[in-house]
Formats: sequence, C-alpha cells, structure tokens
Amino acid sequence: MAAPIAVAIDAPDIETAARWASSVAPHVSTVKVGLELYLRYGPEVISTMRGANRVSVFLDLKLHDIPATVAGACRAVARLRPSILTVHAVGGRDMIKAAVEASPDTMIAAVTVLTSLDEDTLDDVGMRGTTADAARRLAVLSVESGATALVCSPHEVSSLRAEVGPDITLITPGVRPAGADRGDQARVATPEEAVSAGADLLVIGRPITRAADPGAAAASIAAALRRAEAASA
Ligand SMILES: O=c1ccn([C@@H]2O[C@H](COP(=O)(O)O)[C@@H](O)[C@H]2O)c(=O)[nH]1
Repeated sequence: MAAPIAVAIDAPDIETAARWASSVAPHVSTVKVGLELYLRYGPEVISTMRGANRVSVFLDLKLHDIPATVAGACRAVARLRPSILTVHAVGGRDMIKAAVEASPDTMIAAVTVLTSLDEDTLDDVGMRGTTADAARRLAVLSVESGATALVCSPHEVSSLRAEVGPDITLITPGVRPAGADRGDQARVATPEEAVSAGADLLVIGRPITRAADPGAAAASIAAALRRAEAASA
C-alpha cells in the first residue's frame, strides 16, 4: 500500500513537476500542488499531476478572504476534483463554513498555525500565547465550522487528536527525516515521530524533491514508516 505521504511538488516548471510526480507516485498516496505551480500553470498542472499516476491530488491554495470570495474560489476549483483543498483557519468560522458548503466533493483542510512559525513570530503578528494553544483554538473553531481535516505541525498532533477526535484527518507538514535540513520550517519532527503521534498524512517536500533521486528518497521514507509500523504492531 502507498505510504500516507503527500509529496509537495514545489517545482519551478511543469516539466520538473511531472518528472517528480511520476518518480514518487509508486511510493506515496498523494501529490500536493501549491501556490508556485498553480499560479504559474493553473488547472493544467492538476491534469499533469494525474497523468498516468495513481495518486490523489491535494490542492494547497491556503485560501483566506471574505466568505463569498472563498466560496467562489472553491467553486472555481471544484471541477478539478482535488482530494483536499486548504483554507487558513484564521479566516474564521463563516469563511470555513462557506468553503465547506462550496466543496461537496473535496475535503476542506484548515491550516491552524503554519509550521514555519514559532512563538516569537506569532507574537510579532499579535497572536499571544504558545503555538500549541493557538493551534488548539483554531482547530476547534475549524471543526465546529465543518472542516474535516486540519493542517498542523507534528508537535500538535496528539493534543489536537485528543481535542477533535478520531474522525478528523490530521495533516502534518514540517516533516524531516533525521539529519535533513529543516530549511524555513520551525516546528519539525521525523516521519516516524509524526505517524506515531497520530498523523494521518505527512506532507514532505524538499527532503524528497531535492534528493538526487526523488523516487528513491520517497521509497526510503515509505519503507521507514512500514518498519516503524511493524515494530509497533
Ligand atoms: O503549515 C504549513 C502548511 C503548508 N506547508 C506546505 O507544505 C510543504 C512543505 O514543504 P517542505 O519542503 O517539506 O518544507 C510546502 O509546500 C508548504 O507550502 C507547510 O510547510 N506548512
């Protein structure tokens, strides 16, 4: 079975994106298209990602606007049938409800606190308190508004799971195999730690896509997850 990994295909051009997607697709469940590719190529990139690959396509647009505008944006991408579409939880209850209502065939995932932020950067933008508290507040608000998935760091997975229960899909970026460069990510953990905390889907980009052989890097992380699962069974 493909590993519960969404590879972030943050590529500069569609040819590179297609190459990365076909090399990782045999090993992972999902590929993630974000702002860089979608703003450059639009819907074309979604069909390129599907191509001959048996993967789900996660559209990470992190929508954040007034409810009517977000609903319109969700309707605009609905025909692309992404498996997951992201919105920012700080857009508030009405915005999240509007996204959910406009997306009957897509799972709306609310981004709680970006994994690149730490407590100092949160404080700087006027959000007092710990990242864990902010993530918990935003998670509860999002689920009460109809979101069925949350994006959080691996550090918050177990406390959010306790808060929102087993039916909400927890998606974690900020995943770094041991020894990998964390880059601009502030709240990170290894793939094994994220899964053992209860994450449902790991978002991993550069540790895979910047490897000399992205397919081999994805296969190696998938194998490590299988070993960890077997050891804990
Ligand atoms: O809080 C968030 C939400 C989304 N992302 C996205 O995930 C990937 C992570 O890529 P790496 O190369 O593994 O750092 C990227 O597309 C982000 O836009 C996130 O990192 N944090």
